[in-house]
Amino acid sequence: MGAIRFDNVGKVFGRANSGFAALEAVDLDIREREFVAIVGPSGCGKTTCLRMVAGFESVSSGRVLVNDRVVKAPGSDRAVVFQQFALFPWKTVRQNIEFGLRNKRTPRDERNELVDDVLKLMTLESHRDAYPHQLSGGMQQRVAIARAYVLDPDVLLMDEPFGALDAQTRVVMQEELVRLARINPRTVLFITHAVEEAVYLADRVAIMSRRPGTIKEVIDVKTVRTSEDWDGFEKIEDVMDLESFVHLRTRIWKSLREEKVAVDG
Ligand SMILES: Nc1ncnc2c1ncn2[C@@H]1O[C@H](COP(=O)(O)OP(=O)(O)OP(=O)(O)O)[C@@H](O)[C@H]1O
Repeated sequence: MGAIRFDNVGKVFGRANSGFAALEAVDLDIREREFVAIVGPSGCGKTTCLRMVAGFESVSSGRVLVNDRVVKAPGSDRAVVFQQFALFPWKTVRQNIEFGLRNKRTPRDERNELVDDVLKLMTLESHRDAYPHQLSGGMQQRVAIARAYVLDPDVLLMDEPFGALDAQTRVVMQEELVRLARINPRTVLFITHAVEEAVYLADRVAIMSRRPGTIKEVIDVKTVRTSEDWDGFEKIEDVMDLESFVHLRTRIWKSLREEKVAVDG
């Protein structure tokens, strides 16, 4: 479960005929349990795409489907992790993680078991009773990811989830996400500005063009990763100098650079 499809999607903000075209003819198919990262110049519409899948934003034309159903509103089959951690400050780590399960009316025993499992998976057990303000940024984002994971959504939507973290914490979280993706693969739509992060995490990287945004190119990372044998739990520093990694990174860079040149030049 969890396939996402953008079918000729357009978005105009403001009035239909005098508004501002943010997206045009966006086509993208994300398979079940596939991890797709979207990169693109600032303002090209990455977040808008993600918000459409989440059901927070309507489409102006075309369709967005999840599991072959047109998205009309938010739903428990999709969970979102934002750059800002958005935890409840008055709730402990455990209560924050438990919140969505309570909303879903999951019975207490099952809820406890699920929360215990995810606390362990995300190595948060020793912080279970802490409040968000007592945690570092990285730890808070780990709680936000745990909170999404515990709901076992078909689709995980991540909008620059590591954008607010310092460089070292960011690397730890990237490795953590690779570990989760290998142990318990989900369908993930991940937005980032960081090309290296996209190549390290994603099965495919979709490159968007500048405004009005469209999918310009999709790069298959997984085939390269599997054939070059870096599809396990490798640390980012162990892969980022490999020729195959550098090649993919450079290819994406060049494609993004063309977009920038198109804007500036
Ligand atoms: N609610 C809105 N009303 C009007 N314009 C909007 C609205 N939301 C987004 N936009 C505009 O649509 C364009 C795409 O925005 P979006 O946030 O999706 O881009 P992005 O690629 O995620 O940008 P960034 O990389 O800078 O976060 C931008 O020009 C933005 O200003």
